[in-house]
Amino acid sequence: MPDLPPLALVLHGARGDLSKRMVLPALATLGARGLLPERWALLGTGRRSIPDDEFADLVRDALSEFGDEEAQGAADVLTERLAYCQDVSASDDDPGDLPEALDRLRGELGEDLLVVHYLAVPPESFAGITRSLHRHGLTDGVRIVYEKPYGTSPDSFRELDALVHEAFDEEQVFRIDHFLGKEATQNLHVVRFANELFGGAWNREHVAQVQVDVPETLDVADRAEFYDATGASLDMLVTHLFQVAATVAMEPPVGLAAGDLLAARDEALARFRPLDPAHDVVLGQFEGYRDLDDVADDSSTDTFVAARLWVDSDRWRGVPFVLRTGKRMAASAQQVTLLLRAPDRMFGQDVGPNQVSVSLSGSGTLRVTTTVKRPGPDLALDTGTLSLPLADVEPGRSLPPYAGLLADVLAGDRTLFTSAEGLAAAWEAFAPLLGDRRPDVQPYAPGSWGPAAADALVEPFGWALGPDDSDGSDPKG
Ligand SMILES: NC(=O)C1=CN([C@@H]2O[C@H](COP(=O)(O)OP(=O)(O)OC[C@H]3O[C@@H](n4cnc5c(N)ncnc54)[C@H](OP(=O)(O)O)[C@@H]3O)[C@@H](O)[C@H]2O)C=CC1
Ligand SMILES: O=C1O[C@H](COP(=O)(O)O)[C@@H](O)[C@H](O)[C@H]1O
Repeated sequence: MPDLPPLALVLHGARGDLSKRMVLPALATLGARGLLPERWALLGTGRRSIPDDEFADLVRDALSEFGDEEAQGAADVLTERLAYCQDVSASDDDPGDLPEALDRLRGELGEDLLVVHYLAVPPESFAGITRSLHRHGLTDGVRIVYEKPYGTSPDSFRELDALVHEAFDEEQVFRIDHFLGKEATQNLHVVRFANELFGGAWNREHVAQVQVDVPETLDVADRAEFYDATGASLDMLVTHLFQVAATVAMEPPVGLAAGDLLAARDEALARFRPLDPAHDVVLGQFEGYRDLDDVADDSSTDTFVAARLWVDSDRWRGVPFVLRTGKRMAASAQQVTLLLRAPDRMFGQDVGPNQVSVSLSGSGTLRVTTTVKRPGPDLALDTGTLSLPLADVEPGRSLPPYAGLLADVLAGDRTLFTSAEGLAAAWEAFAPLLGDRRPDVQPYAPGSWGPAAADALVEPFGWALGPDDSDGSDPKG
């Protein structure tokens, strides 16, 4: 990328799960594909200092455990120039060795050094690090990436955002939601706005129900402490599933400039009706969850959530958006399905599902399922599916979401990030699920599809995903 200035990527929480699984492999992928600036350095931070060579070993280990072949091949690109610094928020008066390290890099790499702070730390550390960067004069001209969840309630979201805006201009802030960076999520609007076959049907006249379904076979044992304090509805619903639902629900953007898509998505979020926990939400917890280390014996944390969401716009009035996700479920898949209106019966026979679906897993797949005539002499009805794996489109190789979003941070493109306005609207729609209106958590068997009560939310159609629809990959396994 010839136009990029030299870069210092400061990875706060560099020894954590997210850094090792996602951020370091994503950086390596960018390195392998020549998408990092020619001159750059990686600075890790944490509350306990470690020597630079131990950090280099950690980076190599993370790539061999979590990186693909391409990322593993780029280990030297990451370890060539790295250092480990103390957590900048460890003391009120002393920022530690980070400012010095940055000054040194300015001397070595160029005065036009772009500093990107990536906060791969628990949400409760966001405020402290933000405050410290501000207090120690480390905010000018930098970019800062916040992981999700950005706030854990409407109030904590507002407090965090006020603090962030004291320290940074909005243009410096990149709130990541990696589902927005998935190749197939981006195709939701490309396909829709480019092709009237889809675009023309994208409304309540033709769509009877929308499902955003992300079951996971994944366990939470290796991050139980974090998970028990968070739960499925904070970890996935108010974040990824809301953003994907807004991507489906949005109106055509006024233009195709960077900010236009973001504005259209935010407007859709603003149309989300606050959830009705009594009628529209089912929470679940898999049996055996409370036996995990670091999980309270009487934990009421939800490991499953299904919610029927209503979007109060002319386009979607009366069309339920049903969102579901959970851990230890029967299958792993990430699917958006538009269930199309169709007659119940034709020629005296039942009409099967007619739907457009997009699998968000991996490189993504677009599918159209339609009623067809079964080949043969009789006028018998059947169902057929056209399937387009997006990896079949040249050049076939996409960027994994974290790599794509990091490339956007370096380029200063905020299209696929969330905004304060959008998140405020998401929190407003989610708020009824907090506090005393929260429904009881129902047990479900590991390896099942969650509590049976969730099936009522998709009546009369049933779930589009079934036992045969697992994408076959445990996304993190
Ligand atoms: N893990 C995942 O799959 C995903 C995680 N996320 C988000 O990423 C963030 C991190 O999660 P995860 O990696 O799982 O959590 P971990 O607990 O595994 O890692 C967090 C790291 O942050 C370090 N840390 C804590 N406080 C500070 C601080 N003040 N300054 C610098 N480092 C600090 C800790 O290590 P040390 O002891 O070295 O300080 C630890 O290494 C969370 O916000 C989470 O919601 C988002 C999507 C997926
Ligand atoms: O952010 C999160 O996302 C993952 C699912 O992401 P993907 O990489 O498989 O698309 C989820 O497992 C995790 O709980 C959540 O924190």
